[in-house]
This record gives sequence, C-alpha cells and structure tokens, in this order.
Amino acid sequence: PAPVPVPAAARPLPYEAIPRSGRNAWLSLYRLWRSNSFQRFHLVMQRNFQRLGPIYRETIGTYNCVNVLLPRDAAQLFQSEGIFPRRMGIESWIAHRQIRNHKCGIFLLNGEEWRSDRLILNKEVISPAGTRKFLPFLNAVAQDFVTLMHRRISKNTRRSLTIDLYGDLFRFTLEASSYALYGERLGLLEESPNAESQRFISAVETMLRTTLPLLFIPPGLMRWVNTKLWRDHIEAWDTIFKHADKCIQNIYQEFCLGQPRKYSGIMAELLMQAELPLDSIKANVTEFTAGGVDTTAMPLLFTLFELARNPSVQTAIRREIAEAESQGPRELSKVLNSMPLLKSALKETLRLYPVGITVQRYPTKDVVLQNYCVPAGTLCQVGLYAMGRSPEVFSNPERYDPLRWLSKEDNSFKALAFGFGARQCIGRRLAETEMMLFLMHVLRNFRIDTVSKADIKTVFGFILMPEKPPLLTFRPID
Ligand code: HEC
Ligand SMILES: C[C@@H](NS(C)(=O)=O)c1cncc(N2C(=O)c3ccc(Cl)cc3C2(C)C)c1
Repeated sequence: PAPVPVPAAARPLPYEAIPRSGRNAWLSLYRLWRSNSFQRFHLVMQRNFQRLGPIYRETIGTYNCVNVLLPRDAAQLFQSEGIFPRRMGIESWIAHRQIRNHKCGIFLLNGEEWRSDRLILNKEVISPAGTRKFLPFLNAVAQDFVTLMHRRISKNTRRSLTIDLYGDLFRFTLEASSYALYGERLGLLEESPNAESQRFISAVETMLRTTLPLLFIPPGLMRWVNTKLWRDHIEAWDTIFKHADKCIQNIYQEFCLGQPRKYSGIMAELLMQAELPLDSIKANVTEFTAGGVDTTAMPLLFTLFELARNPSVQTAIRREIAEAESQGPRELSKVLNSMPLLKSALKETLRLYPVGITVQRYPTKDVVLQNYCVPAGTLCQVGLYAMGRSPEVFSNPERYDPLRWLSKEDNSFKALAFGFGARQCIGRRLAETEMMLFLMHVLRNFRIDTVSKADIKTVFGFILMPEKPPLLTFRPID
C-alpha cells in the first residue's frame, strides 16, 4: 500500500524558516553597541518575542542563537542536553585563566572534566547533607545582620531607618558565603568593615560590569587593542584571585597543622576528602566566593522591595514565620521547610527578576521547537525574563503573588531561575538557604516599607540588577 502522506502541519518546518530578529548580524551588533543596549538585553529579547512569537533566531556578530520562552519548549531543549550539558563559554574569563595559568572551575569546564569535578563538589555544596552542615553558619550571619540594623536604629532619634541597602546586602552575602566556604568571619557586619574585603566586593562588580561588552568581542582582538576595558577586566580578576587565595592559604595552613575536629566549612571538607587536587579546589572555591555575592544580594533587595509595596503578602509571611517558630525549637532545616509561603516569595522574586536572564544549552541531537527542526549543536536559550512576564505562561504576570506557586496549577518548567538538571546552579541550596534565613530574621524583627511604590527599572550587567537601588524603611517590631 502507498505510504500515508504526513499532513504538512505535523512535519516540522525547516530551521531556515524560524523567524529572525535582525537582517544583518554585524549591523545588529553595531546597533546594540551604539545604543549601549547590552544593558537592556532582557528587554530587547522580551520585545522580540512580542514581535516575532514564541521562537526566533538571533544573529549578533559571530553569535547565532535560537530563543524560546514557553515551558514546553524549555522541556524539549533540556531533554536533549545529554550527559555533558553545555552553555556558551565566556572567552574573556577563559583568556584570563590562560594568561595567569589558573585552572578553570566547573562554570567554565565542559565534558568529562566538568562532570568529574561537579560530582565531587555536589556532595559538599548542594546535597541536603552538605546544606545541613553549613546552614547554622548562614543563620549566625543572618542574626548578626539584624543586630547591625538594631544598632543603627538605636543610634538615631526616630524609631526607624530609611536606607539604601545595596552595600549592606553585598557585605551580608559575602560574609555569609565566606563563612560557609572558609569557616571564618570577615567581620563585614561590624561598624568598620575591613578595606580588603570591600576591595574584593568592588572587584567582583567591576569584573561583572566589564564582562558584558567583552561577551561579543574575541579576546585576541581585545588583548591586541588592550583597551582600558580589557585592563580593568584583568585587574579585577587579579584582585578576586588574590582575595580567594588569601582565604584559601589561611585554611590550608590550619588544615596542615592538624585535622580540624568539627565542621569548619565547605573548603575544609574538600581538603579533608582529598578527592580534588588543591588547584581544582582553589579554582572552584574562587568561583563560589565571587559567584556568591551579587547573585544572592540582588534577589534579596528585590524581595524586600516587593514585600514593602505588597504589605498584605509581607504580613502573611510574618504570620507564617511566627507559626513556624511557635512549634518550638527544631532543626533549622525543618523550620525552613515549614515556610512554603516564604519559599514561594523567593520564587516569585526570581520570576520577575531572574538573576541569570537566560538558560542556554547546545542540544546534542536534533530537537523540534515550536514545530521547527533545530539541528544538534545549535546554541539555544530560554528567555527567563520574557517567560516570567509572559501572560501566556503566568496569569496577571505583573502581580507579585507568591500564592500562585502553591496552587494546584501545573508549574513544571516555569521555575527555571537556577537552570535545570545536572548542570543547574550548584550554589542553589546555599543561595536559597541564605535568602530564607535572612528574610526570616529580618521580617520577624522589622516591618519593611518603601519610599516609592513605582516599578524598579532593571539593567543587565551580566547579573540582572536595579537601575537605581530602592530606598527601604525598617521599623522595629516590639
Ligand atoms: C556559591 C556559588 C553560587 C551562588 C551563590 C549562585 N550561583 Fe548560580 N551558579 C554557580 C556555578 C558554579 C554555576 C555553574 C554550574 C555548572 O556549570 O556546573 C552556576 C550556574 C547557574 C545557572 C546556569 C544553570 C544551567 O542550568 O545552565 C543559573 C541559571 C544560576 N546559576 C542562577 C543562580 C541564581 C538565580 C542564584 C541566586 C539567587 C545563583 N545562581 C547563585 C554558583 C553559584
Ligand atoms: C548571573 C548568573 N549568570 S548565568 C550562570 O546564569 O549565566 C550566575 C549564576 N550563578 C553564578 C554566577 N557566577 C558569578 O556571578 C560569578 C562571578 C565570578 C566567578 Cl569566578 C564565577 C561566577 C559564577 C559563574 C559562579 C552567575
């Protein structure tokens, strides 16, 4: 019998038929560069989806990519990632490691090298057992932040404090992640935080800010032209590595003097296990140290702002915290697991303000996205910012409503702020725990208000951040 003809609708359309954002690759790069709209990349993507639909192809300079925003296309993409998932590399970061002869951490590794480091690190950094060990360290720092705020409020006449929390949040996240990593306090929440750590924090900011324009320029050209941008980038990296090296030296000396009996942080556990060579431990712990600052500080700032302009949500979460506390002293991880509304508030913040605005993969086999055939090896990315604000995916997307995550609705492949699968963010548990403990202590001690209720404009500086930090008011709860 003659083969049954496949109806045209079901047969996937060719790759070339995918709608395209720009005609000419170099013109697009020039336009982006001229209008400095790298910083508005997330908004450019959102507008492209509104113009072209749920899938489009982008060619900027040498960079060619297929963009999707619907959960089911994200699911398709992740199901073809293979056992060595891969993202777009950051050439300027790799170039720095080569110039300075440093090893790369898992963020920059791929294939077997990535997988062997990742499996060893998972045990101490993201596993429930590893998280339970560093959780008390994060709790101590969150309590110290509350003490710092009380001390400041008691100093001024009015029983409240209106402040730009930007700098304090960076000090909090660096203090917390450093304590969990090295088992030592930097003293950043004291009255006079030490200058060396401040230099490290601004080096991370400089490095992230200079990464963006370098993303699309081959480092060979950058090094040859040797612009100020490149020099600032390398100088920031050197400061970052020097700081991490000092912290690592401290704990390494202590470690050589004798095995510390009790848990003293992730780094000590990795040294004790001795499954990773020292230079691999250094490369990864340096990534965690630098990657643990801005990434966690920003969602805290956005959450406090949204709770300030949604007082009924703030009250509901405060009630949930009181409820969790009233069940008597329990292991901290159990207390955190009994605050689903607080955890959903963090999900809601990351929906509206995703720290990493996209998740990228190179599929290892041909994949069909929106009925188009996308060949293996094509760079694809899920536009998290556009997905989080798409009415096709979330009802009333502009509303800050944590309850949406607790409804019976099917939310699969909608909460992708930490990525997906074996290559998802390894700092996820550290970040989630740090943010939950911070918010639990802060909301139990203060009512948060904001000067202006208007939307915060966001800029993309490799991390999604506010164009202008909001002013927040803290009022002690007696
Ligand atoms: C302590 C370190 C650390 C912290 C804190 C951290 N990250 Fe990450 N993140 C990493 C590392 C390392 C990787 C690369 C993992 C890999 O490639 O195996 C990563 C990767 C990611 C990815 C890519 C995942 C994928 O599937 O490709 C996303 C998205 C991400 N992080 C989001 C976040 C968000 C959101 C936060 C905070 C709210 C955060 N990260 C905080 C270390 C961290
Ligand atoms: C913002 C988001 N971009 S992403 C991974 O989704 O494309 C992200 C998520 N988690 C961690 C990071 N990191 C940093 O900030 C950072 C700084 C310096 C170094 Cl040495 C390593 C890092 C990493 C990559 C860990 C960045």
